[in-house]
Amino acid sequence: MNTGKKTRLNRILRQYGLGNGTAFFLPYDQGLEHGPRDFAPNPAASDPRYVVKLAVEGGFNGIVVQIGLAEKFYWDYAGEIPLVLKLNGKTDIPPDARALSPVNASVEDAVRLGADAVGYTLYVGTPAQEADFEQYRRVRDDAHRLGMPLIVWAYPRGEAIEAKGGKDSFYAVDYAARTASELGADVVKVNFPHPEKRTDVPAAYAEEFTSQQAIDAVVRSANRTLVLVSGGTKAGDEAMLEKARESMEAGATGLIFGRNVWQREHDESLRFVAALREILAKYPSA
Ligand SMILES: O=C[C@H](O)COP(=O)(O)O
Repeated sequence: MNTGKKTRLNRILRQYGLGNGTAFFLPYDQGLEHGPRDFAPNPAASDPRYVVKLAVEGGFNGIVVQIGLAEKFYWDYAGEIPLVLKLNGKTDIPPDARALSPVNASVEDAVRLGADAVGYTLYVGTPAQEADFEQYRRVRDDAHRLGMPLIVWAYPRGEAIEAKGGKDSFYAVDYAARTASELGADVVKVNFPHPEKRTDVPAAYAEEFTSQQAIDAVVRSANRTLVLVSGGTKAGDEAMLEKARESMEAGATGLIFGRNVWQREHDESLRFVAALREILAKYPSA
């Protein structure tokens, strides 16, 4: 890792959030990825100003947005919370079985906007994988040249994945974590693995594993690439807190929870964030 990357990552992990080496990011690109339907549970969250302010109030390590929102809404809070500029993205029309997420912004844009990291969605296992790897390589080279940490959203997708346990099976998540590591990600964002989803998976994943064993293995597969565990669709608090605990116990660097945070009314969001911060506080890293 070069000096620019190390400096920016240290800023994110040591000067924001709990400042103890853990990370808690607020992703806010669902308006592109899923559409405005995601704002129905809490219409206030359709306003980017509301969500950026929430990220600052919640003491997050960073907010993740696409370039349009970064240009128009990060300004008011510039320097108060790190910006992660998402460089690619797609709508869910049509659904993503053959997905390639096109790049719509550059690492130079991220530098210009004062970002501390960039994000790239890599769909592992789709028919478009080859083109995706090529597109990703250009982003990775730029990120390296400009000293910008690269966070890879390592998302298993497509029919071949669906035929083997699905996108959040232990097999698929573990493979995606390893792929991001092999392809030079500094940080990888993974779904929490579900070992019970094991239809037609390779023998190594066909036994009964606990969720703790599965996330332990995923973090090992990422090796020196830092791991962030994603939130996913809104679920009950206890289930989410348990997912957070198991992830941190496994050695993950942190969490990246979006809908589970901002699809609630303001004070409820902050209450939930406080409960997650209590967990992160127990896992300082050197
Ligand atoms: O890019 C998509 C978001 O990272 C998803 O976050 P979420 O599943 O916690 O809403």
